[in-house]
Amino acid sequence: MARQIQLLTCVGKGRYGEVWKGKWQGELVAVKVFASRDEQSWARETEIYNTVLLRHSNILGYIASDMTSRNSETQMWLVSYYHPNGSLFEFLQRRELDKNLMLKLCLTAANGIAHLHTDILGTCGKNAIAHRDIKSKNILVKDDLSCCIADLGLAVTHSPTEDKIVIPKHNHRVGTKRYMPPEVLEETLNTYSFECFKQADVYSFALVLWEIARRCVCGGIVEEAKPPFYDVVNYDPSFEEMRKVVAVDGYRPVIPNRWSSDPSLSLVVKIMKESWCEHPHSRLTIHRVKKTLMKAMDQLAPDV
Ligand SMILES: Cc1cccc(C2=C(c3ccc4ncccc4n3)CNN2)n1
Repeated sequence: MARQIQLLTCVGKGRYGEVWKGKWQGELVAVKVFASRDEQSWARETEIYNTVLLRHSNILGYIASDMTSRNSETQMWLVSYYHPNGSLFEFLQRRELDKNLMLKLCLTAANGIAHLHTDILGTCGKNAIAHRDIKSKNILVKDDLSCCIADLGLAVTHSPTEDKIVIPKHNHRVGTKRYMPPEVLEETLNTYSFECFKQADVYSFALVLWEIARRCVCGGIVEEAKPPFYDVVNYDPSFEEMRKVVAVDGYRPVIPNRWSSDPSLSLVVKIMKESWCEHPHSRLTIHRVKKTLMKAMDQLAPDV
């Protein structure tokens, strides 16, 4: 498999390794090349993608996994569809949004997370999956400007029948500090309750909603693309810095006044506030987030 792929250009670097634009049998593909120290993430993501029924329009389309030894080095690859728009993070840097596109990005990303969170019973069902690293860099924008969720290397699965939670072992990778909820920063998250992992995903997703809303032009005003907490922590914040801001001070991203005077944006604001609240059990479920976004889309007067 790997031998048939021609790597063209590197399109992204993460802690896990690199993402390359590649060509396979005349098709453009994305290839994630893992550093050998990250075999756990490679194995975990392979295991998750091999879960039946994980194929969904708002989950990154997986093609194959490959492990080859190349000049005595073990090379681990994951191959997926290639999305020229790149990540939501990059997309928001270069694009302003109208309300329709703003809601579409929010809703399709929520739909992908809802699919992960849902357990489908039955022989070829799927266990519920919590992502644990939701952020705008791990969401891709497809050609039709809908979102799909990527980076499942940290995911936690829950089997409802055995009520067993599978947490990747020795996986030193933890989520991205900037998007960590207070309970993770305080280390009070109850790892025996799968619900807690889903609630943590909803907190992180609320920050992504804030990033998207900033780029929505309304009343001729738009904010520039910024990561959450850009105003209070520096580029690569430490765990301690984030704990002080998020858990101790209870600080949350600023909501510009203009958002509250627009029907669509004020609905998204309501979702954010009820999703990034300090107490995990008070947060909305991703299913409720989805329903509210669908309502906002219906209420949006069709562009005449
Ligand atoms: C499972 C897998 C395979 C290949 C890439 C990825 C991945 C990403 C990815 C996927 C497709 C892309 N297409 C274009 C540009 C960047 C991309 N990044 C981002 N995080 N993980 N995941």
